[in-house]
Formats: sequence, structure tokens, C-alpha cells
Amino acid sequence: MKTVKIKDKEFELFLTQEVIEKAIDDIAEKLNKDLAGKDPLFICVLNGSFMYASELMKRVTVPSEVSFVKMSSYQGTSSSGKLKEIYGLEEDITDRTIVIVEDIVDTGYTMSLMLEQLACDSPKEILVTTLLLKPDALKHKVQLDYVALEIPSDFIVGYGLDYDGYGRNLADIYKIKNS
Ligand SMILES: O=P(O)(O)OC[C@H]1O[C@H](OP(=O)(O)OP(=O)(O)O)[C@H](O)[C@@H]1O
Ligand code: HPA
Repeated sequence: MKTVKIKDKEFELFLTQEVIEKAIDDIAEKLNKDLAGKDPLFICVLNGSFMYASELMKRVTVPSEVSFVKMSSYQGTSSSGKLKEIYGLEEDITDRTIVIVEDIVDTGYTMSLMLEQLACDSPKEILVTTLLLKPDALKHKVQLDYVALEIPSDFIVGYGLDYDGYGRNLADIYKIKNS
């Protein structure tokens, strides 16, 4: 079994690039059908989504705009933990069809905040695509329209996802060993 070491942790091969990109083909096919004539704006969430966004957008054939945002933590007064806010959105999304592009929905916290914050700007509709979903880790109710792959709750790296900043450039996805 192919393994990689990143900092102090060992990871083993979990999803090959071939499997991932076959799943992306299927999502793109659905989006191309569903978004025809809708002039969508794709909003890709950095950093993790860069590889999924790139492969997905190469397959999207409907006329569309692509933009990138970051969900950055900020210091809040709430005791409920990290708060996150959208940074970098320059387009006016009023009355637009929006497609959020994420690499992973894990607890669902980031996506729930993103949906809540974008809804304040009165888009026509918001659709969500994520490359990966950990269904057993979900703690927040989120709307997910196009999920490429469902995976167990193990920590993973590669294809945009990092461990402590590293591993995003791996072309396959690896899961942590002995978890
Ligand atoms: O469902 P959740 O539990 O909220 O986890 C999912 C979020 O975690 C990762 O982002 P992260 O904040 O690590 O930033 P990154 O994209 O820069 O790696 C990932 O890209 C999602 O945005
Ligand atoms: N790996 C890397 N980043 C993540 C994960 C994961 O499993 N879940 C949420 N962000």
C-alpha cells in the first residue's frame, strides 16, 4: 500500500486521482444539465477547493463566472468556538444563481455559515457542490446538492486538503494511518 509521511503522521492511499476525477465527471455532467441558461456564478472556497475547482471548471460547459473566496476565522465574543466570515467576494450576487464549490464538508460548520452569510445578499438560488462529504461527522444541517464522494470520518490529505498546511499538492487522497 502506498504511504506518505507528512510531518509527524503517516497516511495511506485512499482514493486515486482516477476515482476522484471519474466522480468529478459525473458532477459536471449533472451541473451542465441543471445550469443551462442560468448564467451561474461559481464561488470556490479557498484554500482546499483549488484542485476540485480547477478540474470541475474544465468540465463545465455552460457559460459561467468563477470567483474565489476564503472563509477566515475571526475573533468573536461567542464562546461557541471559531467564527468564520467570507472574505474576497467582489461580485454582486443579488438575483444570481450561485454554486458554492467546496473540497470537503466534515462537521458542516463552514458550509452552514457560508450559506447563512450568502443568503443575506438575496441570490436567486444557492446550490452547493462538494468533492467530499463525511456523513457520519456532520453536526450541522446543511443543504448539499452535488456530492462527488462520501467517505468515512478519518482525517485525509491530498487533492487540495492539507495536514498542517502540507499535502495539498498530492494528486491522490490519503487517509491517516491507524485511526
Ligand atoms: O465542515 P467543516 O468541519 O467546517 O470542515 C470543512 C472545512 O474545513 C476545511 O477548511 P479549512 O478551514 O481547514 O481551510 P482550508 O480550506 O484553507 O484548508 C475545508 O476546506 C472546509 O472549508
Ligand atoms: N482533512 C483536511 N482538512 C479537513 C478535513 C480533513 O479530513 N476535514 C475538514 N478539513
